[in-house]
Amino acid sequence: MSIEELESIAQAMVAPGKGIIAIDESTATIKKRFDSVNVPNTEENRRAYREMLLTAPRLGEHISGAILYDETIRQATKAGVPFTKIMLDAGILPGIKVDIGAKPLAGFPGELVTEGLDGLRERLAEYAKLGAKFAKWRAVITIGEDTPSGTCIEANSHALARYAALCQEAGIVPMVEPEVLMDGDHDIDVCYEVTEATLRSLFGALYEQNVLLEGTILKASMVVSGKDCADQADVDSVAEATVRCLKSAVPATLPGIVFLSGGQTDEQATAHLNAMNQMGPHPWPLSFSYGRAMQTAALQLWGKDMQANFKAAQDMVVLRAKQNGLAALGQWKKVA
Ligand SMILES: O=P(O)(O)OC[C@H]1O[C@](O)(COP(=O)(O)O)[C@@H](O)[C@@H]1O
Repeated sequence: MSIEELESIAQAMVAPGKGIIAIDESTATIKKRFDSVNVPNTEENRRAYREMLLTAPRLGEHISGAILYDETIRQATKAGVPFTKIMLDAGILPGIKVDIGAKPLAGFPGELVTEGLDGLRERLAEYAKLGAKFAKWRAVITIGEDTPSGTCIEANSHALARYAALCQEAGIVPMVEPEVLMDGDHDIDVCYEVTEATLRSLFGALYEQNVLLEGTILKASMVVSGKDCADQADVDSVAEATVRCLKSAVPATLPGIVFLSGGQTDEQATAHLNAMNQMGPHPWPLSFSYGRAMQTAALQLWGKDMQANFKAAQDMVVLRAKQNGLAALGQWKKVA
């Protein structure tokens, strides 16, 4: 695949008014989501749930791509149509999560490093054959009394950069995700400092590993107050701090930035994205790659009655796509 092809995939991922739906929950994470609505975590339920999401009518109007899990990219609808075909027909690019999870970083209690580099070249070649156009790798940075350490940030950046280089070699656009967790009672200024240091380290590592920024997408966490902080920053403060942080650390050559929702409510995730885009124009399109903030409302409906609420759940995910698509243009309006 040529450099131009990588660039055009990256640009399509952040086309105006479009974003990504993250449905790449690992089996352990989807169990937590299913538990919340009392759905047994069986392979058939995972398949049926993701069929409901991916076949939602006109989902492609506001969704440019969907991130799948290894199990999901191999699955098909009940009628036997591969999910990747359903997606391509709907104009939705197939993406794949390729990390194998965040594991304890030896020697650094409470900190994590993401694994999955061993054998990644071979796995990427297989995913490319299965139709994946982009991939995702999530690093986790934890804010605590003495964390994050420089070692943790650097180890994660190095892994993200090596993953990104392997993706481009395989003709797959890397989505690099260094998530600074919202957990903790720290204030927004601490989140800003940690996020800025993390992003600067990441872009340094991408440069060292010869990663083509024009064919890379950043999946970022927003600069927010810790979940347990008494002083919760408002929507405009979050938007202003996030944009300032990104401008100080992310090269303008990057084709786009998408956000994770990280435990924000649906409305917060949409309002924050909208406020940032109202402050534009920015050097890059700012859009979404939400998991929970795209799915929670639909999952609740589907979990209550998979058959009777099938259509209502699909309408709900399409509505969330539309709202976030408007927020990606700075045109969302809060319903009073
Ligand atoms: O821990 P896992 O199973 O890899 O999942 C992490 C999840 O976090 C995300 O990166 C972001 O999801 P949220 O928007 O819900 O925070 C998803 O893409 C992914 O499903």
